[in-house]
Amino acid sequence: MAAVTVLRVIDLEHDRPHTLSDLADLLTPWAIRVAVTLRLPELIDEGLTRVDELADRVSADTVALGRLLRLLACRGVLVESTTGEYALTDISREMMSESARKWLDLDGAGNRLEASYSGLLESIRTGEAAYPKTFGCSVWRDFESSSGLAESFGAYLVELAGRWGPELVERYGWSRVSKVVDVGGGDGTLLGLLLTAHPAMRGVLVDLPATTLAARRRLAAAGVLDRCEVVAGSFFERLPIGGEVYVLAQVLHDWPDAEASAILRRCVEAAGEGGRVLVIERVRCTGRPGQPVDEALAAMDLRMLLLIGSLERSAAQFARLAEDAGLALGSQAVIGEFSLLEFVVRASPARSAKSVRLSVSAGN
Ligand SMILES: C[S@@+](CC[C@H](N)C(=O)[O-])C[C@H]1O[C@@H](n2cnc3c(N)ncnc32)[C@H](O)[C@@H]1O
Repeated sequence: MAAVTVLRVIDLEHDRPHTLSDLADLLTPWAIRVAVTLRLPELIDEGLTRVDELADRVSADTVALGRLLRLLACRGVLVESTTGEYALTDISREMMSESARKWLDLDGAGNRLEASYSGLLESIRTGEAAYPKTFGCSVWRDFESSSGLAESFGAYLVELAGRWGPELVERYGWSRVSKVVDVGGGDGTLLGLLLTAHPAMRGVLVDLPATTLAARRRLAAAGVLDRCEVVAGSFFERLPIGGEVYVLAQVLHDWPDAEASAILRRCVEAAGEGGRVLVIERVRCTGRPGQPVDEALAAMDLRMLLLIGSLERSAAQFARLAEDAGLALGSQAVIGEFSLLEFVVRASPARSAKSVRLSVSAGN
């Protein structure tokens, strides 16, 4: 085997404190089980060190398998070289042992694993989401049909928005904005913050019906509901017009490129020329071999594949999607672990509307 330059070596004992979220995270155990099931450590040990060779041998989707290997490298189960080759660590050597195989092989007896992750092997082979196959419907349809699920997801979003919302309200030039449309605005946390900080501003929130009920409650509690329109509908349909700014916060990462493009085109169509679209997302680095990789984002990227068939994107990937939809990059800022990408509509609304008809109509 050719000598490789080690990109990441993680000393679990000294470099990585064991936090509760490290220990409670279910993704890595599933990834380890898939690797064991596909006998990846044995294949790497045999000299198949490149993603494409491995994908070929195990009949997997190369890109999806690469995402799996990257996460395993981030977790210290493998090491990835600057040339994109993989090598074993003590942990992956241990995964070749009889007892580990017995315990971790997905086909083996005795494995009882968290239900929504049980389709990861298929996700890795096909590059498609597992959740709808496990539960018979998309994540969003599932959330819509269960108030308990919607509520707990809402609570998670509130906590998350607390990490980027206040800074976004403070740092963006909102004083120029009289009407903002929060597309897929969730339970209204951001809109509540914005309208509270800007008493003359009006807002529109578009989301699925069950979520808009929670949004109404939150906006009423914030005392801003009288300046809001809460629209129960889909962002794959025509959006309300008249906003100077259309916000897409943590929405595009929920969708593969075709659907993400369709959502952007709906924003372009509604905003009209000169209108602005703000994309707030965690933005990953390029993902090329040798580039630094954010461990949490690598985990989220794989989780998005598993649950929705979507992905975390780099700034360049967002810019490409936006450009195709008729947007030009205006400005960029970092807000904690999130990025704010401001795009300006450059295409004519008529062209955008035509594009929408030609692409996806409903993604749920
Ligand atoms: C990850 S959450 C982001 C919520 C909010 N923007 C935030 O950052 O807290 C994605 C949102 O998209 C909404 N959503 C999913 N499919 C939708 C659709 N077809 N039309 C409108 N909203 C949708 C979900 O209900 C959810 O509130």
